Amino acid sequence: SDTPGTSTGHRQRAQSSSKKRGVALDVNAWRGQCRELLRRMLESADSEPFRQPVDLFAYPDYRDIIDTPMDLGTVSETLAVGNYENPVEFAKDVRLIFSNSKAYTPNKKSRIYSMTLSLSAFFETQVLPIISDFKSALRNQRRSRQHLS
Ligand SMILES: COc1ccc(NC(=O)N2CCN(C(=O)c3ccco3)CC2)cc1
Repeated sequence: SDTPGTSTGHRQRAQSSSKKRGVALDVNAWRGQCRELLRRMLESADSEPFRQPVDLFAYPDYRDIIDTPMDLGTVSETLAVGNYENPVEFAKDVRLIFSNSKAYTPNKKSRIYSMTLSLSAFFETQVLPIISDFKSALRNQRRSRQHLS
């Protein structure tokens, strides 16, 4: 077995820049990536009923069924003022839009509900790499800070 205390691997690794696997692991990159993802969702026709808070005059029973309304405009504003700490919090609010629509829809064939299905499928494919890149950037940052301590 190795002589204890002789490992130098961590020192060599710590010297390496934050570039691993050829991509820069920037713990702040997620914010711009999520803003771009929102922009692409907002330009899709499928997002039309979800760009603003639900019209309670058109749907007077909405709050009887939905406790926490959410919409893409509110998510966009929250992101812009810096009130999401990470992309997981951002994804949680976007997913709430879709789960609200699923809870409110009278049936699975409703036009508006079917729009959330395609929007949600697009969202999940796009947000997954944003979240995994953020998590590896965070691990990398903690690893390099740990060396400094
Ligand atoms: C400013 O003008 C607006 C703003 C928002 C809206 N949206 C709106 O009322 N919705 C209807 C209910 N809803 C559903 O998810 C749903 C599932 C099945 C049927 O509806 C959410 C979207 C409309 C006009």
